Amino acid sequence: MTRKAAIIGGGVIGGGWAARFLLNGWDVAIFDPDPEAKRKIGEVIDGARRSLPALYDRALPPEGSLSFHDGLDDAVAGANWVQESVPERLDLKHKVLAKLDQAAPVDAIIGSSTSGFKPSQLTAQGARAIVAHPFNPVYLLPLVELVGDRDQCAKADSILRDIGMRPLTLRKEIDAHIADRLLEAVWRECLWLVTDGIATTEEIDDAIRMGFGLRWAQMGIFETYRVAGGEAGMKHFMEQFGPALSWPWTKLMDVPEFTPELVDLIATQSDRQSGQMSIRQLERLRDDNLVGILRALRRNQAGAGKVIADHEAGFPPLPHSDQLIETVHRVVPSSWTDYNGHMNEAHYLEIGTQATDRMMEIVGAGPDYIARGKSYFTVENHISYLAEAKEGATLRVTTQVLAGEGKKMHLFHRIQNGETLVATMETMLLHVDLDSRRSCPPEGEVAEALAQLATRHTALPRPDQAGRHVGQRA
Ligand SMILES: NC(=O)C1=CN([C@@H]2O[C@H](COP(=O)(O)OP(=O)(O)OC[C@H]3O[C@@H](n4cnc5c(N)ncnc54)[C@H](O)[C@@H]3O)[C@@H](O)[C@H]2O)C=CC1
Ligand SMILES: C[N+](C)(C)CC(=O)CC(=O)[O-]
Repeated sequence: MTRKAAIIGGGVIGGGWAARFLLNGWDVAIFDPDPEAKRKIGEVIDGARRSLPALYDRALPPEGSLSFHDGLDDAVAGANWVQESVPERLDLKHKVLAKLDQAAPVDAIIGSSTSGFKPSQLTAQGARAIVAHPFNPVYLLPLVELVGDRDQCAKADSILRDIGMRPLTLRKEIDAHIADRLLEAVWRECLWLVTDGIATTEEIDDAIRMGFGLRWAQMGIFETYRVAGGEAGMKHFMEQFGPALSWPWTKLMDVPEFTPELVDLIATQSDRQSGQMSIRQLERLRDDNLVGILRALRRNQAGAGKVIADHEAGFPPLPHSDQLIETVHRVVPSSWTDYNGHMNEAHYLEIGTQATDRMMEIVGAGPDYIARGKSYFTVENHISYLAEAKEGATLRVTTQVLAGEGKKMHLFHRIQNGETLVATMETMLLHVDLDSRRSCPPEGEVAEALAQLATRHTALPRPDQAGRHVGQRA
């Protein structure tokens, strides 16, 4: 089914929304009067293309189509989702939302990216809209705060989960929703620390990134403080640090005056800190680091990492084709490439291992079977590197069972980029009892499923590379 998102205002946030929808298979139509919009959005989408697929072990759906429009009416025609991301001015939001209300299909969700306005303010002149407040970069960070009409928010929740996001619906509307209230409090305190000459912008950033910032990504604040209470837990933590809340640790109630001197001071310090890098270079660095953090969180099914794992679990099953089984379909992330500008040899093993894991699931030796105490161990791998694979290439692995009798599972993985065979990996596995750590025959159902596949696959031509040793010519 084709789904279309209309993005009204394609700056930092609108560009991020466009990338999030597009890379999840939606058609995206953009209206932004800025003559530079196409170039700027193109750069944001390029950044998303090199980072978002790296979060997944499976390929995202094929990209939708991207179009730019001279008028708002044209952009929203036939849209299922309309996202307003114009500058944060209430008069402008009212003007744009009134037009959207008229032009958008009646069943389209109209979301506003507003960081601070409440839905009652946005809809005060009669236009329909909910708040759908995302976080920068929208294509990588899952959180979206939803505020407004319950039914619309529920519908929005389901759509946003489908594009890999984590909607958080607010119980009540409030200025600046939840997250920006927290950010504002920290931001205000940071400005005081600079104004009062206590710390520079860089020292404050170090105070965050070398310490509590690392904890917040995985545990938030309450869980972090629970752990900080030691064995006595949260209650002890509250008793110990509660009194400090009324000591003069913060100046949160006051805002430092934004004098030209303060603005200059902060801008100069910030230039000294990061001015040697362009914004695009900083974005690239930020995205690479976010991918690394999110991948680590995903391994432990923690926080935003679980959102990604859950999203991927909903992808449609891989098709069986060529009589062989498609075991992997994924994009080469930039983090897999090396100093030679192509996929590093170690990741051929990684992709082959993913194919083996998938084959174990297919024969019934997946996570449940392993939890019962049986599994397969790899005893030998042979990889033949046949062609280069570059960042962004979509690789497809098909697996042939060469033998599957007794304790042995003998597999042959073909790793292809389109029609090009980029590598093969031959793998021998032995079935083991995880208690005794000794090999043993698989349980009946696994043995049978494997034997059936082996019978089907040994009727197919045996791969040329099977049984190769190092140094043998192709
Ligand atoms: N920048 C951030 O970190 C975040 C911003 N937001 C919210 O997103 C919204 C947009 O902010 P940014 O993307 O940062 O601003 P921006 O200044 O980067 O982009 C705004 C875009 O809107 C376009 N525009 C202006 N008038 C328009 C109109 N009448 N119709 C269509 N397009 C129009 C401009 O040409 C510009 O490209 C604001 O409501 C902001 O509060 C939300 C989350 C984070
Ligand atoms: C600064 N800001 C208020 C626009 C920030 C946000 O709204 C969310 C974010 O991405 O930090």
